[in-house]
Amino acid sequence: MSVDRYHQYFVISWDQLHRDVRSLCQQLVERDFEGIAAVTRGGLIPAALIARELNVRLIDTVCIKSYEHMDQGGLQVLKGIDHDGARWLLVDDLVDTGRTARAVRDMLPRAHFVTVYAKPEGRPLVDQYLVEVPQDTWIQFPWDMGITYVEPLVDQLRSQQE
Ligand SMILES: O=P(O)(O)OC[C@H]1O[C@H](OP(=O)(O)OP(=O)(O)O)[C@H](O)[C@@H]1O
Ligand SMILES: Nc1nc2[nH]cnc2c(=O)[nH]1
Ligand SMILES: [Mg+2]
Repeated sequence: MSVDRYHQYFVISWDQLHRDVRSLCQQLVERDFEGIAAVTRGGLIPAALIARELNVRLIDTVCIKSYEHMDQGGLQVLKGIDHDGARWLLVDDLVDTGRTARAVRDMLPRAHFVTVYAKPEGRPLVDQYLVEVPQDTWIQFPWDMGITYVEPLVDQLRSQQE
């Protein structure tokens, strides 16, 4: 891992992500949202799944660039939204240090802000989340992974011995 503060991985499959988002929706289904704002890019897929469960058709984006893989750089807002978020659901995949969350909260102070995963530092900045993940853990999302061939153990052992 390239950054000192991450010491383990939490790997999430497409199936797990879908189940987690559906569980989060159980806590949102009785609320009435005018629209959903996704924090790009990580919030886009959870936002699409939530929109389907809650039957919301009005979707907007807040476009932010912050991390280059595990390295957090300066936060750049590429596109905002011109209202305060009243009766809107704001969605991101995760909150980690909370820097991104703080920026989007300032832009949409009245939105109901949810993430699927939350680490302790950023957790107080969201209204709701589903799964808590330790601060030293890097969450590996399915869109950043691929299925690859794994050598049988006997062959791995043989090549180590050669
Ligand atoms: O709480 P923080 O420390 O600010 O980190 C959380 C943010 O980091 C990731 O986005 P990233 O900047 O990697 O961009 P992406 O969504 O385009 O992948 C994630 O999707 C959150 O938006
Ligand atoms: N994929 C991913 N992006 C992040 N951005 C900030 N923290 C994380 C994390 O744990 N996983
Ligand atoms: Mg993001």
